[in-house]
Parts: sequence; structure tokens; C-alpha cells
Amino acid sequence: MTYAERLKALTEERGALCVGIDPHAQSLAHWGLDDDVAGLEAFARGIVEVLGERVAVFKPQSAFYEVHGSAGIAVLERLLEDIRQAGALSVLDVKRGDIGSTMAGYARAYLADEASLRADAITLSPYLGFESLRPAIDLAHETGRGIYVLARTSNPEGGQVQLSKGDDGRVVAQQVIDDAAAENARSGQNALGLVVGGTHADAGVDVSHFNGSILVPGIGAQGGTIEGLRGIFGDAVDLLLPSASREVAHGGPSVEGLVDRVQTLLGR
Ligand SMILES: O=c1ccn([C@@H]2O[C@H](COP(=O)(O)O)[C@@H](O)[C@H]2O)c(=O)[nH]1
Repeated sequence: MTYAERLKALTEERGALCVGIDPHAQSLAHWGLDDDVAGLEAFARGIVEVLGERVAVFKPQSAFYEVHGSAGIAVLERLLEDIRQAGALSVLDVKRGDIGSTMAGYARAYLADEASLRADAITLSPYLGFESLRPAIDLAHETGRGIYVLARTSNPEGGQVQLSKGDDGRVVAQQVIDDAAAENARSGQNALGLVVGGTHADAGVDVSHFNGSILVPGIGAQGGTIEGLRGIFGDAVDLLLPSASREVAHGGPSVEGLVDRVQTLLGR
């Protein structure tokens, strides 16, 4: 099955929600944990232990595992395995972007069947040029994995680049969206998704023709709300995968608190 097919099946069963697993110091302290490898492991794997069979998608933020060096990466490997075992999908938030030959290395690191850090999907930056992503796009198609390309990010600074106009009058983020849509139409796999933040009253882009998943970070701690999504995305709401990290994690460490946050975001 392709990533798009697995995502559709799971979100129909569990609801369209991505829970981010971001073990930064503030969240570890909230759980009464130290900002070390033991704290990282207890937090990250603890979230999946409680929510693994309830939530469709988990999104570990690679930065917070990399902080702890090889021991942190080993925790990330175990976490990705936990997510697989729970029957959920993983989106590894790595936001890589580089020239094509280096992108081939990143593709092997995260999208190959034999990679120890393999995830169901990853985030990539197309801002070295959309075609620089080609090795990752090709490998994702080959292995049935997905890629979320940064289009219109949730942070206030993003518009400086993403909303600047190209020669044809389209803003840069719109060019990314149109290129991703064309690639999906060509492959028929819809392996390419977009990242569009849920924090903008007007995102300044048109996703009405898009044909893949749209990951929507920024829900909760950054001010985005589930209720506000229709106003931003219109009829494309069916494509959305809203994502919340601190908003869910800070319901923990109690089981009830975590489950309650998820149920609220799912409108249950
Ligand atoms: O545009 C983007 C792309 C990615 N992110 C990442 O999502 C989480 C957000 O965490 P919250 O605690 O839910 O605010 C974090 O890992 C970001 O790096 C994003 O926020 N915006």
C-alpha cells in the first residue's frame, strides 16, 4: 500500500490527528523529567505507550533527539519501532534540504526499507529548488513512503521567503504547492504532502486543487485551532492532518490527561 492509502485507512479509523513528539526541556520538566537521555526516552516512548493505538500519526521532531547525540538517535530508532508496533504512522520531522546528490543520502537514511531511521513519511524543504528533492521523491515512490514539503510554514517569519513573488506572479509557496500537485498527478501515488501552518488567518496560498495530505502544524501552543481550519483551508479541510505537540504532551504525564487532549482535538 502507498503512504496515501495507509494514511486514509488509519485516519478513517482513528481520526485525522498527528501528535508531535517534541521532547524539549520545557515539556520534560512538565513531566517531572530531566533533560537527558533517560528523560527523553521516558517522555517520547511514554506518549506512544498511552496513545499508540488511539492516534493515526505521530511526528517526532528530530532536533530534540539529535541534541543528545548517538544515544538520542538510538531513542529515536526505538520510538519509530514503537510507532510501527502500535499500528500507527510516523512522520519524522527532519526538514532536510540539500543539493540532489546529498538529498540521495537523506533519502536512504529515512525512506529506504533497510534504514534504521525509516519513517512512513518525512518533512523536506524544497527551498533549494523543488527538483533537488527528486532522489527522495523517487525513493518514496519506490518504497511506498511519503514526503511533506514545506510550503507555508506556521512561523511568522516564513512569509518573507514563502510569500515573495516569482517571475510568473505566483508566490514561492504557491509554486511549491503546484509542483507537488503536478508530481502527484504524474505518479498517481499522492506521496507528496504539504506543510501549511494552521496559524495564519490567510495563508496567502491556494490549496483547492491539491491532491495529497496537508500537514497542519501550529495547533495549540502556536495559537492555531481546529475550529479555525475551515476558515483557512475552505473545502480542502478533508485533506488536512492537524498536528499538535505541546498541546497534547502537556496533558501528560497522566493517561487521562493525554487521552483527554487527543479526544478534544478530535472533537470527541
Ligand atoms: O511550519 C511548521 C513546520 C513544522 N513545525 C514543527 O511542528 C512542531 C510544533 O510544535 P507545537 O508544540 O505543536 O507548537 C515543532 O516540532 C515544529 O518544529 C512547525 O511548528 N511549523
